[in-house]
Amino acid sequence: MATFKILVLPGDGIGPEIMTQVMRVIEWFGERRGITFDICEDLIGGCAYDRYGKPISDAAVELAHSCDAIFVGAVGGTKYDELPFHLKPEQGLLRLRKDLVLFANLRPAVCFDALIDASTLKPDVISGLDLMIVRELTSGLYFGEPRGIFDHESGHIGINTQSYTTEEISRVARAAFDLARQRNSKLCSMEKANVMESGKLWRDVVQRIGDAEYPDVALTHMYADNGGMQLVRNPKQFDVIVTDNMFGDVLSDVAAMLTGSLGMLPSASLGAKDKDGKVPALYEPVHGSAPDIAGQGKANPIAGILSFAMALRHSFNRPDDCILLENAINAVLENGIRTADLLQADGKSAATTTQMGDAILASLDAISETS
Ligand SMILES: NC(=O)c1ccc[n+]([C@@H]2O[C@H](COP(=O)([O-])OP(=O)(O)OC[C@H]3O[C@@H](n4cnc5c(N)ncnc54)[C@H](O)[C@@H]3O)[C@@H](O)[C@H]2O)c1
Ligand SMILES: CC(C)[C@H](C(=O)O)[C@@H](O)C(=O)O
Ligand SMILES: [Mg+2]
Repeated sequence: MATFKILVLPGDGIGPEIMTQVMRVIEWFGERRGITFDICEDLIGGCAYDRYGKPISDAAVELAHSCDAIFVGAVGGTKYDELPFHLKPEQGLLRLRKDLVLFANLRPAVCFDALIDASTLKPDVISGLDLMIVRELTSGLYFGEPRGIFDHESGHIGINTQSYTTEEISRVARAAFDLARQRNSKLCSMEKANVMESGKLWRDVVQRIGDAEYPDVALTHMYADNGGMQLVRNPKQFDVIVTDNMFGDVLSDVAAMLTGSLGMLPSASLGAKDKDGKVPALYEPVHGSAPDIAGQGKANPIAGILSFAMALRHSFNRPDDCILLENAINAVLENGIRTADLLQADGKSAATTTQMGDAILASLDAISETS
Protein backbone atom coordinates (compact mmCIF):
# COMPACT_ATOMS: atom_id res chain seq x y z
CA MET A 1 0.00 0.00 0.00
CA ALA A 2 1.44 3.39 -1.03
CA THR A 3 2.35 6.00 1.56
CA PHE A 4 1.47 9.53 0.55
CA LYS A 5 3.86 12.20 1.74
CA ILE A 6 2.05 15.43 2.41
CA LEU A 7 3.17 18.87 3.49
CA VAL A 8 0.81 20.95 5.60
CA LEU A 9 1.30 24.74 5.60
CA PRO A 10 -1.39 26.35 7.80
CA GLY A 11 -0.14 29.92 7.26
CA ASP A 12 -1.75 33.03 8.75
CA GLY A 13 -5.06 34.39 10.04
CA ILE A 14 -7.82 31.79 9.77
CA GLY A 15 -5.38 29.43 7.99
CA PRO A 16 -4.37 27.52 11.15
CA GLU A 17 -8.00 27.42 12.39
CA ILE A 18 -9.32 25.78 9.26
CA MET A 19 -6.25 23.58 8.84
CA THR A 20 -6.89 22.04 12.28
CA GLN A 21 -10.23 20.80 10.94
CA VAL A 22 -8.69 19.65 7.64
CA MET A 23 -6.12 17.65 9.64
CA ARG A 24 -8.87 15.93 11.63
CA VAL A 25 -10.48 14.88 8.35
CA ILE A 26 -7.14 13.70 6.92
CA GLU A 27 -6.59 11.64 10.08
CA TRP A 28 -10.09 10.16 9.77
CA PHE A 29 -9.32 8.94 6.24
CA GLY A 30 -6.01 7.56 7.48
CA GLU A 31 -7.60 5.60 10.32
CA ARG A 32 -10.93 4.62 8.81
CA ARG A 33 -10.14 4.25 5.12
CA GLY A 34 -6.62 2.89 5.44
CA ILE A 35 -4.82 5.62 3.50
CA THR A 36 -1.27 5.96 4.82
CA PHE A 37 -0.06 9.53 5.13
CA ASP A 38 3.40 10.71 6.09
CA ILE A 39 2.66 14.26 7.27
CA CYS A 40 5.18 17.13 7.58
CA GLU A 41 4.29 20.65 8.69
CA ASP A 42 6.06 23.94 7.99
CA LEU A 43 5.54 27.70 7.81
CA ILE A 44 4.34 29.88 4.95
CA GLY A 45 3.36 33.55 4.72
CA GLY A 46 3.63 36.12 7.49
CA CYS A 47 4.47 33.52 10.14
CA ALA A 48 7.43 32.33 8.01
CA TYR A 49 8.56 35.94 7.59
CA ASP A 50 8.39 36.42 11.38
CA ARG A 51 10.53 33.31 11.90
CA TYR A 52 12.94 33.33 8.93
CA GLY A 53 12.74 36.84 7.48
CA LYS A 54 11.19 35.46 4.28
CA PRO A 55 7.71 34.20 3.39
CA ILE A 56 8.82 30.61 2.84
CA SER A 57 12.12 28.95 3.70
CA ASP A 58 14.24 27.22 1.04
CA ALA A 59 13.95 24.05 3.13
CA ALA A 60 10.14 24.18 2.96
CA VAL A 61 10.25 24.63 -0.82
CA GLU A 62 12.63 21.67 -1.09
CA LEU A 63 10.32 19.59 1.10
CA ALA A 64 7.38 20.60 -1.10
CA HIS A 65 9.17 19.18 -4.14
CA SER A 66 9.43 15.79 -2.46
CA CYS A 67 5.74 15.57 -1.47
CA ASP A 68 2.75 13.98 -3.19
CA ALA A 69 0.50 16.84 -2.13
CA ILE A 70 0.75 20.16 -0.31
CA PHE A 71 -2.06 21.66 1.75
CA VAL A 72 -2.08 25.41 2.37
CA GLY A 73 -4.43 27.22 4.79
CA ALA A 74 -4.10 30.91 3.91
CA VAL A 75 -1.46 33.65 3.94
CA GLY A 76 -1.42 37.38 4.58
CA GLY A 77 -2.26 40.03 7.11
CA THR A 78 -2.39 43.79 7.47
CA LYS A 79 0.74 43.71 9.65
CA TYR A 80 2.77 42.94 6.51
CA ASP A 81 1.23 45.61 4.25
CA GLU A 82 4.32 47.82 4.14
CA LEU A 83 6.88 45.09 3.42
CA PRO A 84 8.63 45.18 0.05
CA PHE A 85 6.90 42.88 -2.42
CA HIS A 86 9.46 40.08 -2.39
CA LEU A 87 8.97 39.67 1.36
CA LYS A 88 5.18 39.83 1.50
CA PRO A 89 3.36 36.71 2.80
CA GLU A 90 1.65 36.19 -0.57
CA GLN A 91 5.07 35.67 -2.19
CA GLY A 92 5.50 32.41 -0.25
CA LEU A 93 2.51 30.98 -2.06
CA LEU A 94 3.48 32.47 -5.42
CA ARG A 95 6.97 30.99 -5.11
CA LEU A 96 5.54 27.53 -4.44
CA ARG A 97 3.17 27.76 -7.41
CA LYS A 98 5.99 28.91 -9.71
CA ASP A 99 8.70 26.56 -8.41
CA LEU A 100 6.49 23.50 -8.72
CA VAL A 101 5.10 24.75 -12.08
CA LEU A 102 1.49 24.36 -10.89
CA PHE A 103 0.04 25.94 -14.01
CA ALA A 104 -3.50 24.53 -13.88
CA ASN A 105 -5.57 25.85 -11.00
CA LEU A 106 -8.94 24.10 -10.73
CA ARG A 107 -11.57 26.12 -8.88
CA PRO A 108 -14.92 24.32 -8.86
CA ALA A 109 -18.04 26.29 -7.89
CA VAL A 110 -20.82 23.95 -6.81
CA CYS A 111 -24.04 25.12 -5.21
CA PHE A 112 -25.19 22.62 -2.59
CA ASP A 113 -29.01 22.45 -2.59
CA ALA A 114 -29.12 23.19 1.13
CA LEU A 115 -27.30 26.48 0.55
CA ILE A 116 -29.53 27.94 -2.13
CA ASP A 117 -30.77 30.54 0.33
CA ALA A 118 -27.26 31.45 1.49
CA SER A 119 -26.41 33.07 -1.83
CA THR A 120 -27.37 36.65 -2.58
CA LEU A 121 -28.64 35.46 -5.98
CA LYS A 122 -32.14 34.18 -6.77
CA PRO A 123 -32.61 30.41 -6.24
CA ASP A 124 -33.40 29.56 -9.87
CA VAL A 125 -30.17 31.25 -11.01
CA ILE A 126 -27.96 29.00 -8.89
CA SER A 127 -29.84 25.79 -8.08
CA GLY A 128 -27.95 22.79 -9.46
CA LEU A 129 -24.93 24.92 -10.37
CA ASP A 130 -21.73 22.96 -10.98
CA LEU A 131 -19.02 24.78 -12.89
CA MET A 132 -15.25 24.61 -13.03
CA ILE A 133 -12.91 27.55 -13.48
CA VAL A 134 -9.45 26.61 -14.73
CA ARG A 135 -7.14 29.49 -13.90
CA GLU A 136 -3.64 29.75 -15.38
CA LEU A 137 -1.43 30.04 -12.30
CA THR A 138 2.23 30.52 -13.14
CA SER A 139 2.41 33.35 -15.64
CA GLY A 140 0.59 36.48 -16.78
CA LEU A 141 0.40 39.70 -14.78
CA TYR A 142 1.51 38.00 -11.57
CA PHE A 143 4.95 37.08 -12.89
CA GLY A 144 5.63 39.19 -16.01
CA GLU A 145 8.76 41.38 -16.24
CA PRO A 146 9.40 44.27 -15.96
CA ARG A 147 7.65 44.90 -12.69
CA GLY A 148 8.21 47.36 -9.89
CA ILE A 149 7.72 50.91 -8.67
CA PHE A 150 10.19 53.25 -10.37
CA ASP A 151 10.98 56.96 -10.30
CA HIS A 152 8.95 58.99 -12.76
CA GLU A 153 8.67 62.66 -13.68
CA SER A 154 5.28 62.75 -11.94
CA GLY A 155 6.69 61.01 -8.86
CA HIS A 156 6.63 57.26 -9.42
CA ILE A 157 5.42 54.72 -11.91
CA GLY A 158 4.10 51.26 -10.95
CA ILE A 159 4.59 48.58 -13.58
CA ASN A 160 3.31 45.04 -14.00
CA THR A 161 3.57 43.15 -17.25
CA GLN A 162 1.08 40.78 -18.79
CA SER A 163 2.78 38.20 -20.96
CA TYR A 164 1.88 34.74 -22.20
CA THR A 165 3.78 32.39 -24.46
CA THR A 166 2.15 29.88 -26.81
CA GLU A 167 3.39 27.07 -24.57
CA GLU A 168 1.97 28.59 -21.39
CA ILE A 169 -1.42 29.01 -23.04
CA SER A 170 -1.34 25.57 -24.65
CA ARG A 171 -0.68 23.57 -21.50
CA VAL A 172 -3.45 25.17 -19.47
CA ALA A 173 -5.81 24.99 -22.44
CA ARG A 174 -5.17 21.24 -22.78
CA ALA A 175 -5.81 20.77 -19.05
CA ALA A 176 -9.14 22.59 -19.44
CA PHE A 177 -10.12 20.68 -22.60
CA ASP A 178 -9.33 17.37 -20.86
CA LEU A 179 -11.52 18.36 -17.92
CA ALA A 180 -14.30 19.47 -20.25
CA ARG A 181 -14.19 16.04 -21.89
CA GLN A 182 -14.70 14.38 -18.50
CA ARG A 183 -17.70 16.65 -17.87
CA ASN A 184 -20.11 18.04 -20.49
CA SER A 185 -17.65 18.70 -23.34
CA LYS A 186 -18.24 22.44 -23.13
CA LEU A 187 -15.45 24.99 -22.67
CA CYS A 188 -15.58 28.78 -22.54
CA SER A 189 -12.29 30.66 -22.79
CA MET A 190 -12.18 34.17 -21.30
CA GLU A 191 -9.69 36.96 -22.06
CA LYS A 192 -9.66 40.50 -23.46
CA ALA A 193 -8.64 39.78 -27.06
CA ASN A 194 -10.28 43.06 -28.01
CA VAL A 195 -7.72 45.21 -26.15
CA MET A 196 -4.73 43.02 -25.21
CA GLU A 197 -2.20 41.33 -27.48
CA SER A 198 -1.75 38.58 -24.89
CA GLY A 199 -5.53 38.08 -25.02
CA LYS A 200 -5.48 37.82 -28.82
CA LEU A 201 -2.74 35.21 -28.70
CA TRP A 202 -4.66 33.39 -25.94
CA ARG A 203 -7.80 33.22 -28.05
CA ASP A 204 -5.96 32.06 -31.20
CA VAL A 205 -3.98 29.36 -29.40
CA VAL A 206 -7.03 27.99 -27.56
CA GLN A 207 -9.00 27.91 -30.81
CA ARG A 208 -6.16 26.17 -32.66
CA ILE A 209 -5.84 23.47 -30.00
CA GLY A 210 -9.59 23.01 -29.94
CA ASP A 211 -9.79 22.57 -33.72
CA ALA A 212 -6.81 20.23 -33.93
CA GLU A 213 -7.13 18.10 -30.79
CA TYR A 214 -10.59 18.51 -29.26
CA PRO A 215 -13.12 18.86 -32.09
CA ASP A 216 -15.64 17.04 -29.84
CA VAL A 217 -15.54 19.84 -27.22
CA ALA A 218 -17.84 22.80 -27.89
CA LEU A 219 -15.50 25.80 -27.54
CA THR A 220 -16.67 29.38 -27.12
CA HIS A 221 -14.81 32.59 -26.34
CA MET A 222 -15.94 35.51 -24.23
CA TYR A 223 -14.39 38.80 -23.15
CA ALA A 224 -13.62 38.48 -19.46
CA ASP A 225 -15.62 41.57 -18.42
CA ASN A 226 -18.72 40.13 -20.05
CA GLY A 227 -17.76 36.81 -18.43
CA GLY A 228 -17.99 38.39 -14.98
CA MET A 229 -21.43 39.75 -15.79
CA GLN A 230 -22.62 36.45 -17.30
CA LEU A 231 -21.42 34.55 -14.23
CA VAL A 232 -23.83 36.57 -12.13
CA ARG A 233 -26.63 36.79 -14.73
CA ASN A 234 -26.79 33.15 -15.80
CA PRO A 235 -23.94 31.01 -14.40
CA LYS A 236 -25.51 27.72 -15.51
CA GLN A 237 -24.67 28.55 -19.15
CA PHE A 238 -21.06 27.56 -18.25
CA ASP A 239 -19.49 24.21 -17.57
CA VAL A 240 -15.70 24.67 -17.76
CA ILE A 241 -14.14 28.14 -18.02
CA VAL A 242 -10.46 28.64 -18.81
CA THR A 243 -8.84 32.00 -18.20
CA ASP A 244 -5.59 33.71 -17.29
CA ASN A 245 -4.04 34.25 -13.87
CA MET A 246 -5.48 37.69 -13.09
CA PHE A 247 -8.96 37.23 -14.56
CA GLY A 248 -9.12 33.79 -12.92
CA ASP A 249 -8.40 35.29 -9.52
CA VAL A 250 -11.25 37.78 -9.82
CA LEU A 251 -13.75 35.50 -11.57
CA SER A 252 -13.31 32.74 -8.99
CA ASP A 253 -14.14 35.11 -6.13
CA VAL A 254 -17.23 36.16 -8.11
CA ALA A 255 -18.14 32.49 -8.59
CA ALA A 256 -17.79 31.96 -4.84
CA MET A 257 -20.93 33.93 -4.14
CA LEU A 258 -22.87 31.64 -6.46
CA THR A 259 -22.22 28.91 -3.90
CA GLY A 260 -23.25 30.98 -0.88
CA SER A 261 -19.86 31.94 0.52
CA LEU A 262 -16.18 32.31 -0.29
CA GLY A 263 -15.78 29.80 2.56
CA MET A 264 -17.15 27.08 0.25
CA LEU A 265 -14.67 27.28 -2.65
CA PRO A 266 -11.82 24.73 -2.77
CA SER A 267 -8.98 24.55 -5.26
CA ALA A 268 -6.39 22.19 -6.71
CA SER A 269 -3.26 23.51 -8.40
CA LEU A 270 -1.71 20.90 -10.65
CA GLY A 271 1.42 20.62 -12.76
CA ALA A 272 2.48 18.26 -15.54
CA LYS A 273 2.94 14.53 -14.96
CA ASP A 274 6.64 13.65 -14.48
CA LYS A 275 8.38 10.57 -15.88
CA ASP A 276 7.25 8.48 -12.88
CA GLY A 277 3.64 9.51 -13.41
CA LYS A 278 3.58 11.89 -10.44
CA VAL A 279 1.63 15.14 -10.77
CA PRO A 280 2.84 17.96 -8.47
CA ALA A 281 -0.16 19.25 -6.57
CA LEU A 282 -1.12 21.91 -4.06
CA TYR A 283 -4.55 22.14 -2.46
CA GLU A 284 -5.93 25.26 -0.78
CA PRO A 285 -9.19 27.10 -0.23
CA VAL A 286 -9.76 30.00 -2.62
CA HIS A 287 -10.30 32.41 0.29
CA GLY A 288 -7.62 34.30 2.16
CA SER A 289 -6.57 34.73 5.77
CA ALA A 290 -9.73 36.74 6.61
CA PRO A 291 -8.15 39.08 9.20
CA ASP A 292 -11.62 40.41 10.08
CA ILE A 293 -12.66 37.09 11.66
CA ALA A 294 -9.31 35.49 12.51
CA GLY A 295 -8.98 34.02 15.99
CA GLN A 296 -12.70 34.11 16.66
CA GLY A 297 -13.68 30.54 15.70
CA LYS A 298 -15.98 31.88 12.99
CA ALA A 299 -14.20 30.63 9.88
CA ASN A 300 -15.91 28.13 7.63
CA PRO A 301 -13.54 25.15 7.20
CA ILE A 302 -15.50 23.60 4.30
CA ALA A 303 -13.39 25.15 1.49
CA GLY A 304 -10.28 23.64 3.10
CA ILE A 305 -11.96 20.27 3.65
CA LEU A 306 -13.31 20.20 0.09
CA SER A 307 -9.75 20.92 -1.07
CA PHE A 308 -8.72 17.68 0.66
CA ALA A 309 -11.60 15.98 -1.18
CA MET A 310 -10.04 17.20 -4.44
CA ALA A 311 -6.73 15.67 -3.31
CA LEU A 312 -8.46 12.32 -2.75
CA ARG A 313 -9.46 12.43 -6.41
CA HIS A 314 -6.43 14.02 -8.07
CA SER A 315 -3.46 12.93 -5.92
CA PHE A 316 -4.49 9.82 -3.97
CA ASN A 317 -6.54 8.02 -6.64
CA ARG A 318 -9.50 7.64 -4.27
CA PRO A 319 -12.52 8.95 -6.23
CA ASP A 320 -14.92 6.96 -4.01
CA ASP A 321 -13.49 8.55 -0.89
CA CYS A 322 -13.78 11.96 -2.53
CA ILE A 323 -17.50 11.33 -3.06
CA LEU A 324 -17.84 10.00 0.51
CA LEU A 325 -16.42 13.24 1.89
CA GLU A 326 -18.57 15.43 -0.38
CA ASN A 327 -21.64 13.44 0.70
CA ALA A 328 -20.71 13.85 4.37
CA ILE A 329 -20.47 17.64 3.91
CA ASN A 330 -23.74 17.68 2.00
CA ALA A 331 -25.48 15.80 4.84
CA VAL A 332 -24.19 18.32 7.41
CA LEU A 333 -25.54 21.20 5.35
CA GLU A 334 -28.85 19.37 4.83
CA ASN A 335 -29.06 19.10 8.63
CA GLY A 336 -28.98 22.88 8.80
CA ILE A 337 -25.56 23.28 10.35
CA ARG A 338 -24.03 26.59 9.23
CA THR A 339 -21.01 28.70 10.04
CA ALA A 340 -21.80 32.43 10.25
CA ASP A 341 -20.83 33.18 6.63
CA LEU A 342 -23.63 30.85 5.44
CA LEU A 343 -26.33 32.56 7.49
CA GLN A 344 -28.24 35.55 6.17
CA ALA A 345 -29.28 36.47 9.73
CA ASP A 346 -27.13 37.84 12.53
CA GLY A 347 -25.16 34.64 13.02
CA LYS A 348 -26.49 33.93 16.51
CA SER A 349 -27.15 30.26 15.78
CA ALA A 350 -23.95 29.82 13.83
CA ALA A 351 -21.69 26.82 14.34
CA THR A 352 -18.07 27.53 15.20
CA THR A 353 -15.19 26.31 13.04
CA THR A 354 -14.65 23.38 15.43
CA GLN A 355 -18.35 22.53 15.59
CA MET A 356 -18.46 22.37 11.80
CA GLY A 357 -15.44 20.04 11.90
CA ASP A 358 -17.18 17.91 14.58
CA ALA A 359 -20.33 17.70 12.46
CA ILE A 360 -18.41 16.63 9.33
CA LEU A 361 -16.55 13.91 11.25
CA ALA A 362 -19.82 12.66 12.78
CA SER A 363 -21.36 12.64 9.33
CA LEU A 364 -18.39 10.65 7.94
CA ASP A 365 -18.84 8.13 10.78
CA ALA A 366 -22.58 7.86 10.12
CA ILE A 367 -22.25 7.45 6.35
CA SER A 368 -19.41 4.95 6.51
CA GLU A 369 -21.32 2.83 9.08
CA THR A 370 -24.35 2.55 6.80
CA SER A 371 -22.42 1.85 3.60
N1 LIG B 1 -4.72 31.75 -0.86
C1 LIG B 1 -4.49 32.67 0.05
O1 LIG B 1 -3.78 32.44 1.00
C2 LIG B 1 -5.15 34.00 -0.07
C3 LIG B 1 -6.27 34.19 -0.88
C4 LIG B 1 -6.89 35.45 -0.89
C5 LIG B 1 -6.40 36.48 -0.10
N2 LIG B 1 -5.30 36.24 0.66
C6 LIG B 1 -4.79 37.25 1.60
O2 LIG B 1 -5.69 37.29 2.71
C7 LIG B 1 -5.69 38.61 3.26
C8 LIG B 1 -7.12 39.13 3.38
O3 LIG B 1 -7.64 39.34 2.07
P1 LIG B 1 -9.17 39.67 1.76
O4 LIG B 1 -9.82 40.17 3.00
O5 LIG B 1 -9.22 40.44 0.54
O6 LIG B 1 -9.79 38.23 1.37
P2 LIG B 1 -10.30 37.03 2.28
O7 LIG B 1 -10.63 35.92 1.37
O8 LIG B 1 -9.34 36.74 3.36
O9 LIG B 1 -11.66 37.58 2.96
C9 LIG B 1 -12.72 38.17 2.21
C10 LIG B 1 -14.02 38.12 3.04
O10 LIG B 1 -14.48 36.76 3.08
C11 LIG B 1 -14.58 36.29 4.40
N3 LIG B 1 -14.08 34.91 4.45
C12 LIG B 1 -13.01 34.43 3.79
N4 LIG B 1 -12.83 33.15 4.07
C13 LIG B 1 -13.80 32.80 4.92
C14 LIG B 1 -14.12 31.58 5.59
N5 LIG B 1 -13.42 30.45 5.41
N6 LIG B 1 -15.17 31.57 6.43
C15 LIG B 1 -15.91 32.68 6.61
N7 LIG B 1 -15.66 33.87 6.00
C16 LIG B 1 -14.60 33.92 5.17
C17 LIG B 1 -13.69 37.21 5.23
O11 LIG B 1 -14.12 37.25 6.58
C18 LIG B 1 -13.82 38.54 4.49
O12 LIG B 1 -14.96 39.21 4.93
C19 LIG B 1 -4.78 39.43 2.36
O13 LIG B 1 -3.51 39.49 2.97
C20 LIG B 1 -4.73 38.66 1.07
O14 LIG B 1 -3.58 38.86 0.32
C21 LIG B 1 -4.68 35.03 0.71
C1 LIG C 1 -2.85 35.35 -1.96
C2 LIG C 1 -2.81 35.62 -3.41
C3 LIG C 1 -1.40 35.44 -3.90
C4 LIG C 1 -3.75 34.70 -4.21
C5 LIG C 1 -3.74 35.11 -5.66
O1 LIG C 1 -3.90 36.31 -5.97
O2 LIG C 1 -3.55 34.23 -6.49
C6 LIG C 1 -5.19 34.57 -3.79
O3 LIG C 1 -5.93 35.72 -3.98
C7 LIG C 1 -5.82 33.40 -4.50
O4 LIG C 1 -6.89 33.57 -5.09
O5 LIG C 1 -5.26 32.30 -4.42
MG1 LIG D 1 -7.81 35.34 -4.93
